[in-house]
Amino acid sequence: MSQDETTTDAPAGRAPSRRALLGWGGAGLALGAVAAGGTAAALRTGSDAQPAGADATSGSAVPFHGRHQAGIATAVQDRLHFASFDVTTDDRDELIALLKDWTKAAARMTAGDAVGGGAVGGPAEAPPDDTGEALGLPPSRLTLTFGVGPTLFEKDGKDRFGLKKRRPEALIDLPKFSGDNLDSTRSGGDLCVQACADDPQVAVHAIRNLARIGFGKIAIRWSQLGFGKTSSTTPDAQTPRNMMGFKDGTHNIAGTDNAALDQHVWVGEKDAKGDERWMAGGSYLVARRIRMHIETWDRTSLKEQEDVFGRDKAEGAPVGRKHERDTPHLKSMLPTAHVRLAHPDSNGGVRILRRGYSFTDGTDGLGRLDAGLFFLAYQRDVRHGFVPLQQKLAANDALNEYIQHVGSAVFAIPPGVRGADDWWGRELFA
Ligand SMILES: C=CC1=C(C)c2cc3[nH]c(cc4nc(cc5[nH]c(cc1n2)c(C)c5CCC(=O)O)C(CCC(=O)O)=C4C)c(C)c3C=C
Ligand SMILES: [Fe+2]
Repeated sequence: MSQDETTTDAPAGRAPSRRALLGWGGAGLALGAVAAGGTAAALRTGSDAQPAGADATSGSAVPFHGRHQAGIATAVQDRLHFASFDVTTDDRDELIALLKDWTKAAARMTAGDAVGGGAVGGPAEAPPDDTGEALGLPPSRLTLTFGVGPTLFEKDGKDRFGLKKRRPEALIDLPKFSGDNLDSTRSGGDLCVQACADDPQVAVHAIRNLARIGFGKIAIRWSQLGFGKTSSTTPDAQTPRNMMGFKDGTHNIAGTDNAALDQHVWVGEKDAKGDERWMAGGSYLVARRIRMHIETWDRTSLKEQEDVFGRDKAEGAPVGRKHERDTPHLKSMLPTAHVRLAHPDSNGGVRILRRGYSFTDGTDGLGRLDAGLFFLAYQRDVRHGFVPLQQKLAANDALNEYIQHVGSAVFAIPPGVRGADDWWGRELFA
């Protein structure tokens, strides 16, 4: 498939787009989103223009272009398909062409349109540009968030794409933490795409089509499906529960809290100097596949479960308090309680934006669920965010008896795509 075939808009009379197939039904959904209170968000154009607090109707589209990539501060969608890719080509120009093609396809899919010339209506002799399983589905708040891993800059001592000097200092190789049992086939990666949507079919379709566009240049290294978001960037909405039955995401950074986002999540102009300038407005992502020993947890008393977190199971209130959002009194919790250890007051003010999902990937052959938390955390600098937090949790957390980290990756997340001529990673390759 040539670049033109994969990226150009459908010519008149060719394939109908997903939006066109939705017809007036789709228009009705969009209007519904506006009428339901999303007016301001719908009229703005940046990806950070639909903050987490904005009304987020599940069928609507999240703007793709903006200063920051969507899918970070954006209100958390219900489903995830996360993919990590190995770059298989050695050719820098081929990689750049792929990123341009990806960006065009991502802009279309997040708007609810089919890739390239669409899934139907094209020449009968050629495979269609789009695989088709999202035809007729609304945009479903699809966001596609793109990142680059440490091995894109240097692998086995080789500066593969002339990017070595551009590697940000904050993009470290994560240290080994106590208790880690990492599977290399579920870890690392040169590139990543986080697809979040309210419909799993829309998220899966997006990753599948990006992988297809990249055939011969990239290969999926590992991927993770997620359901049941385990964090919230919308404090006004009901906090979701994780697979352990506890409310998860109560004290997270809200997508509307610009001061906290600037302080803890976005890479600032001052952070990104010289060869790192391309990261201004971006962020750093740590992904950890954390398996839960669900069967052991399910045999643990309610008292012990609550002690492990330092919050009660029903309301999510901190120990000794009544309501979920009451200020915790950390000293009332056990010294090993997860919340006491992870709270900013125990860590010199460190905060991260959590955006993880539950997973259940069948059973492990020993009759145990392969289930847990696919932990995703965004931060301004991994060295001052995830690393010190995880060092402390790995050493002291009572939760460790019930979990094990089995996959790990870290990615630099470039700033947002500014407009139709911009593309994922443009400033990195400039
Ligand atoms: C290194 C960072 C963290 C890892 C890894 C982690 C794993 C993990 N967490 C839960 C469940 C909960 N976590 C909660 C709070 C919480 N967790 C972290 C960090 C990590 N968690 C932070 C920074 C916080 C916020 C602490 C605070 O400021 O109060 C909670 C309580 C509710 C909430 O605020 O979200 C739960 C529940 C699991 C199950 C897990 C690994 C599987
Ligand atoms: Fe946690």
